[in-house]
Amino acid sequence: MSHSKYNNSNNARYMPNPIHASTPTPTPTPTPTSIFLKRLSASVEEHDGSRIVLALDLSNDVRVEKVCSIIDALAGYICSVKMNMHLLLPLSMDDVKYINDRAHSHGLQSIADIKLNDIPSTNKVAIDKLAESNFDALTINPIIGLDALKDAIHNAHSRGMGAIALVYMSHKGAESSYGMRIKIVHGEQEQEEDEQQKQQQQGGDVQMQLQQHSPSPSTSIYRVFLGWALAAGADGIVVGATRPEMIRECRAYIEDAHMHVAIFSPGSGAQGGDPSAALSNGADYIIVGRSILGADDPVREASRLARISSISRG
Ligand SMILES: O=c1ccn([C@@H]2O[C@H](COP(=O)(O)O)[C@@H](O)[C@H]2O)c(=O)[nH]1
Repeated sequence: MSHSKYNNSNNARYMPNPIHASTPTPTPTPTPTSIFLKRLSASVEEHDGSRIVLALDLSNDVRVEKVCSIIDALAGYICSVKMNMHLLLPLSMDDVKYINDRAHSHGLQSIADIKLNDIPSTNKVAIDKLAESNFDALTINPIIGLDALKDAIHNAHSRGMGAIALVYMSHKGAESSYGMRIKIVHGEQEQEEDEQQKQQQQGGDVQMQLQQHSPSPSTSIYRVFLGWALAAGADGIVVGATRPEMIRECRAYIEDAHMHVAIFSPGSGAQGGDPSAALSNGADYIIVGRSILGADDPVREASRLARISSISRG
């Protein structure tokens, strides 16, 4: 398949990497666009092409009326709102549902950015509660493992919600975990390596044995998360706008897999990322909080970003 502007074949940093062979491979047939992504696209259409997801990150004075007045004022320039602990901790479920209903009244989607990260039975309860609060999608941390990720995404879909998996977070220092290099070991090789370790501890001559083995494939954790997100049927992934080269790599991989998975990029403005660069490297949606909410004129700033997002994606 030829891959539009995101193809990374000229980019020395991008190469088919071993982890993709060792994680479940996504099916090569194009997947249909998910129900959540269809709703989100409809919202983009309805809001003049804006691909801005507004992070409702209020710190002080967290009142439902205040949140709703922000939504009312900015609804024309965004396609979705997003709530995280800023609102979910201080407010009640009824309050949150009321806010979601207000967002829906403007044709907006609403994402619960909870970065779900627990055992499957607890995850299911959380997803049920979010669905009862009328959220359209939630974020999930793939560190829970492929099976738990599949389970959570299945539960979200069965409640009509989309699921967005973290692949590479935006904040400074995220590279210490998401960029961590890891070595993949499987089955027999794993046992052999355990054995080598034991012998090493017992003072055995392991050097000889190590030389007999070809090196294990190594990769970075974010690539594992990307492979898992696609294999588990995620509707979207989060890749920080602070890391345009990662966005480009993820976009190329998604296109290679013939899948419809949206890239959500937080981290522009206050965290230093450039929304235009994120979009031109393959992001579909830009998540913005402080640079709109903290602006002297939030409507003007939202309108400016909305224009950038509609032009950059075309
Ligand atoms: O990697 C991530 C994942 C989530 N976020 C969230 O997005 C917004 C960004 O807010 P700004 O004020 O525009 O920096 C916020 O709600 C984060 O919790 C993220 O920044 N990075």
